[in-house]
Parts: sequence; C-alpha cells; structure tokens
Amino acid sequence: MAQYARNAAAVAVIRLRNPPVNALSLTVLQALEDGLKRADADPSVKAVMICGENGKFSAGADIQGFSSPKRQGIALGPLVSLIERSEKPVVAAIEGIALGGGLEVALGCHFRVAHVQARMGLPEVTIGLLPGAEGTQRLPRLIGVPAALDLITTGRHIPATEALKLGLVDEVVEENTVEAGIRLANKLIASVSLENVSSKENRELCKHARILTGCPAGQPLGPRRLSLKPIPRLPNMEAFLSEALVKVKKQARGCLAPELCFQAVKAATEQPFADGVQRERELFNILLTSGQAQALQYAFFAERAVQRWTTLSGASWKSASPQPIRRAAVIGLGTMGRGIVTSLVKANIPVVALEQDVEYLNTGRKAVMLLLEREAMKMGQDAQSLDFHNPARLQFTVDFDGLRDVDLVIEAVFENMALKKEIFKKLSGICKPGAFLCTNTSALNIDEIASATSHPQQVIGTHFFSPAHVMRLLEIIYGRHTSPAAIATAMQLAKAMKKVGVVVGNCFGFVGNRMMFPYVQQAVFLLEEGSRPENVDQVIEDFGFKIGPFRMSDLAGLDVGWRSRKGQGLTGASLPPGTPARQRHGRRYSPLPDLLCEQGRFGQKTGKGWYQYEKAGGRTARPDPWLHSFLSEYRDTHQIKTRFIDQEEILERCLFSLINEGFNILAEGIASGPEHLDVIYINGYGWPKHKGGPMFYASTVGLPRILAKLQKYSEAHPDVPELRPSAFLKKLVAAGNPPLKEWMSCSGSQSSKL
Ligand SMILES: CCC/C=C/C(=O)SCCNC(=O)CCNC(=O)[C@H](O)C(C)(C)COP(=O)([O-])OP(=O)([O-])OC[C@H]1O[C@@H](n2cnc3c(N)ncnc32)[C@H](O)[C@@H]1OP(=O)([O-])[O-]
Repeated sequence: MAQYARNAAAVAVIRLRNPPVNALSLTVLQALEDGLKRADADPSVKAVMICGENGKFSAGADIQGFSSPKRQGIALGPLVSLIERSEKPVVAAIEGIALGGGLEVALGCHFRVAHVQARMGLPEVTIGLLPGAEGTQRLPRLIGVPAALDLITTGRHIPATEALKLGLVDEVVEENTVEAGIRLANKLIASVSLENVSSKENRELCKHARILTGCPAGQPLGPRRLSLKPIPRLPNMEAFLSEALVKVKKQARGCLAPELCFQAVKAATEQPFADGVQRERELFNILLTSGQAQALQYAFFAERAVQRWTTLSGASWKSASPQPIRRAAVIGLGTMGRGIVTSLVKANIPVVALEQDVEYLNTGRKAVMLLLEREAMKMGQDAQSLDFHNPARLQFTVDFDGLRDVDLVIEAVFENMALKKEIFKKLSGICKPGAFLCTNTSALNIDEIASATSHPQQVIGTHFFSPAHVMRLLEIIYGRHTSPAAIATAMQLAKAMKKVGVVVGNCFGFVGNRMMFPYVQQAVFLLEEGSRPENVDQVIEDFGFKIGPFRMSDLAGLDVGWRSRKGQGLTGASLPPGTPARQRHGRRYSPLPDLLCEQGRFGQKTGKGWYQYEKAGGRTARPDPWLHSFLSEYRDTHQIKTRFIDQEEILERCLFSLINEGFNILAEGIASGPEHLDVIYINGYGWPKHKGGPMFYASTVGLPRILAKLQKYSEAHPDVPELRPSAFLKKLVAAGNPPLKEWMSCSGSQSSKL
C-alpha cells in the first residue's frame, strides 16, 4: 500500500509501503493514485512528497507479478504521467534504492532529492524487460542519450553522487532525506505563492526558490515536466547510435532485452514523447512474451531461493547460525589460492597466506599483490579500505604455526588426495578446535579428506571457480559429518565475498563438474564421428555460452584433465596392456585429448591444443589444419566412418546429456532443487542466463522431447551410459511433465523452494 499523510504545513506525504523493498504491487499503485488524487482535490495541500517506508524508496515493479496469469489493473506508465501533470509540485525523497519502476516514479516527480548512500538504476534489462513506464523516454530527456543508453542497456545501479553529476537528482543530502524533501517542497510552495507579492523580502525568497528549482517566473513546473523537454542533441547522433548498437549487440550474446532497450531510447531521439511511449509499450510487450524474460526472472528468484539451503538430513538455514570469521588462512598460492586471497581481502577479512617454501611464497606474494593492486585501481577511492600492505590485514608465511588462531582455513593445493589429507591432518593438530577447515577441491571426496582430521564436523568443501576473485559461484559441499554451522558459515563467507553460495552434497565432481563431464565427453565423441572443434564450439556459442567446450579446454589447459585421467588409471603407464584404445570398463572412451597431450598440445599455454594460437600464451584461437588431418588419420586408424553432423545433433547431444546428469543429481538428493543446478550453471559455467539454466531450459523444451531424444541417441550409442535417460526424467514424463516447481515433489527427495 501507500500511506497518505499531511504534515503540519501544506505538504502531503505519500509513503510507499510494501516490505521488504516496497515493490510496486497493484495495491501500492492503487494507493499511490488515490493519494495523488486526494492531494490534488485538497486546496490546502500545496505540494506533494513521495518517499518509501523503511529507508527504501522502491525496488520497482513487483517481479512476481510479471509471471502472474492475471496481470491486470492500474498501469505504472499512466500513473507516472499523472504525477508529472500535477499542478502542485511533487518531490521524490529517495533513500536506499530507487530501481526500475521506482526510479520511473521519481522521474515523473518534478524534483528529486537523494540520500548520499542511495543507489539508483533501471535494471529491467537484467530481468529481460525494458523500463516500460515511460522511463526510456524521460531519462534521455533528463540526462542525455549516451548516459541514458548506458544505464538502460546495462541496468547498472549508480550511487547518488554519480546520479547528481549526471543530473538525475537535484540534490544529495547526508541528513534525513524525508525532512530535506519536505524542506524543498516548502521552498517550492513559497516560490509559487510569493510570485505576485511585491514585498522586497518575498521577492528575494521567490528568487532564491527559482534559482533552486531552475523554473522561470510564472511557469513554476513547466521545465520540470520531462515529457515536455526536448532530447539534448548530439552533433553526431546517428553515428553515435550506430556505434552504440554494435556494442550493445556484441555484449548481449543472444539476449533480446538490451537491443530492445536500445530501440526504445532510439525512438526517444526520433519521435515526439507520446509516439516514443507507444513504441516503448510495443517493445515491452515483445519482451514480456519472449520467453527470455521468464527465464531471467526465474534466475532472479532462483538465486535468492538457494540462500535458503537444506541438507538431506534436514539441517537448514533456518536453524543454523554462521560463526564470525575474524581471520582466515589460505594454503597454496597457485592460480586458485591467489584469487581466493584477493576475494578475502576484498571482503575485509584479514588473511594469512601460506606456501610450502620461500620460493613459492615469494612468487605467490608478487602475484597476489599485483591482483590486489589491479582490484584497487578498479575500485578507485573505495580501495583505501583494502589496506593490503598492512601485515595485520594480509600476511605471508611458510610456517603452519601462523594458523593457530585463524577461524577458517581454505586449502587450495594440487588436486591430490594424499597431499590434501596430509595438510588436513596437520591443520587438525594446529588450528583451534572451532576453526572451519575448507577444501577447494573440484571433485575429490570431502569425507575422505575429513577422515584425516579429528574434527570432521568442521570440514567442508568450498569449490571456487577460476579466476576466483572474479567468478561469482561458490559451490559449498557438505560431507557426512559436516556441521550445519560450517555450512551456514561458508554461506555467510560467500555473501561477504559478494558470491553466490550453493549448498550441494558430496559426490565425484559435485554438481557442476559432474554435469560437465558428459557434455565434454559428447563434444569429443562428436569429433571422432566427424565434427571439428570449431563446429562444436560455434553451435554452443550460438546457443549463448560464453565459450564452447574446446576453446574452454584450451583455456583451462588440457594437461589438467590428463593428470586426472592418469590418476584414475584411464591412460598412461598404469593402463593394463591390451586395453582397447577406445574403451574403458566396457564403456566408450576417447583417447583424443590424451593423444594431444602426448604431443605437448596443452592449449593456450603451449600455443597449440584443439586450436592453434599466435604464440604460447596467445589468446586468439584459429582452426588448425594439423588437427584436421590428425582427426582424419585417427578416424582412418580406428575405422570410424566420418559423417556430417548437423547443429541440432551437436546441441542436443552436448546439452541433453548434461541435463540428464542433472536429473540423476536431483534424484540422489545431491542438490535440493533444480534451481541449485541452474544457479551453478549460470554463475560458474557460462550458461546463458536468458535461457534460465539447464534445468529451466529442459522445462521449456519439454521433458518428453528430452526423453525421446536421449532414447534415440542412447540406442545409437549403447556403450555411452551417460546418454541413457535418467530414471527420474522418465518418472517426471510419466507423471505428465509437471512444471519445474513441482519436480521435487515427484522425486521422493526434498521439495523445491521456488
Ligand atoms: C511495469 C513497467 C516497467 C517496470 C519494471 C520494473 O520495475 S521491473 C523491476 C526492476 N527492479 C529490479 O530489477 C530490482 C530487483 N531487486 C534487486 O536488485 C535487489 O533485490 C535489491 C537491490 C532491491 C535488494 O537486494 P538485497 O540483497 O538487499 O535483498 P534481496 O535481493 O534478497 O531482496 C529481498 C527480497 O525482496 C524481493 N524482491 C526484490 N526486488 C523485488 C521486486 N522488484 N519485486 C518482487 N520482489 C522483489 C526478493 O525476491 C527478496 O525476497 P525473499 O527472497 O526475501 O523472499
């Protein structure tokens, strides 16, 4: 709702009220309209101020409402116009946040005062929409086309100080914003009512108010109605727009909203306000029904749903309390360790960084300092708080004794069970009993690592993604003995590092890498059968992934998987003589990645892998004729008949096998809902957010179709168990293909929280 109140003077106060973020539900909009009409009808009201309850203006339209089947009632755009048309000055007092429709309401107001800590933005693009309450037409009139285009197509939130520089707000205050808003409203009343009074004192006051408001005499609000303002012209508007479009399209990678946001702003530069609004509405409706908006809104709520974690044994976020982390340690300063130290420092957690010897320590220290200096440059003024040259904030050591008083340790050494167990045994003896012992393994058994300690309840997996100071995902893996407090603390740590933590169970590869395995496996099998790396990558990148499986493998280094396969006895010296080249344990196996490694082709780092690069360490992948003839010879050697493989088969075999593994994971209770898998894939594996994550995508394709295709591919490749449809998938199809939010109630496992 919105609360209407009168203060002692002539200012009516309308307070938006819909906890926790004052989303503009239909009830709120109706109450806002009623308040405006009431203020208009009351001759003793001379000005109106709009603010929000609980220190927040508004987070915009109620996102739940967009997917509601009955989305009827009052529309926000006409309400913003109603505010703007008011004959009485309307002031917005912005505290906390003014986002989306919330900012559009403020744009309808004649004046905007913001608290210095407030943040503003039009983030509709991030949920697949555009600012459809006339925001695409008003904002460019207020702050100019380039700045408006930037805010609308990226959805970024800006601080009040930047908003002031852009001219988005009139005043930034450090004190009580509502009082400042009322003060401004009273000055405006004075400006209007004193216009015709001739005393010198009043004329002075009136002049002051006009300077403050920028309104000429006799037209107190005219120039303040943004719909009446012309668009600030650029000398080269056409060229500017064409360049901007190229940039927007490049960044969108198949997501519609940024381009349609662009089109709406372009309409503002070409058409009168009313026609621009009409165009904005058309474009908004295209987005609303595009499917992408649903996927992005699902992703928005999924990210929040995973915060409410549960485990198979019934522990949950409701009852577990996180413990404070006053000091943390990181063991191992390789690529991952360096990024983890950087993340902790940025989260203002004092860190002890440990390496095995002085040489490694010095190399690691240099690399960490370089990363932190780069981060500090990006952060500008805020970087002062990092204070990373202070040994009380960041300390480097080779001595395990330095870890005695830390509250949490993150081990980030090589992926080697014996080494990890040795380190955990040491930690168990040195660290205080309440310290949490985290391992950054990407696949190894948490229970086995915990068995080396005397406090297995303190041991937990924290799987970071590379580069660890950039990637948002933190997979949090609980073992058989992990305490709920350890899970709650790891989740809290993720939040402090501005990451999204997802709690999952313990199995080989956990969720992300376990689902990735069949996907990469299919990609390599497709090469054996006739595709080329660039064909497969293209299909996957056209789907919207940031990077295809072969470019990814070259980037990560082929030697990483090779080492792991050698460790598992799948290749290398420990392979029993007489093992068929393309079979392991009765299943199809492709030795192609091993053969490349044997040739020293490790990917970007050696300048050659699935592609060729300009030099070792080069970044530009070019198709490699050597690889093409190598593949032909390989097929000849193994008598594989080359065939043309179309895009549909490439996409389906890679993605449906990954999704199939997702259903197995859900059935085993390794993740408590499909949203966990989707959040992991969007934030850690480059899955296009506008396709909602693999499980949401499966729900849009339709489970019967996924099942039928898996059955077909499985019949064609009976020696590939990963293509055999999951029993849970079959069960869901038999249950009539229920909507995603009902899947878990069919699993016999936990229920979804979406
Ligand atoms: C029609 C014309 C065009 C207009 C379009 C729009 O305005 S589109 C909208 C454009 N606006 C946006 O895109 C803004 C989207 N919102 C945000 O970016 C952030 O939520 C935040 C910065 C407002 C607060 O961050 P924070 O980390 O402090 O907190 P938090 O993120 O955990 O959220 C707390 C709770 O509030 C919930 N909730 C939040 N917003 C909405 C909403 N609009 N609606 C409904 N619910 C919303 C959220 O789900 C969560 O619920 P839970 O899980 O507790 O049940």
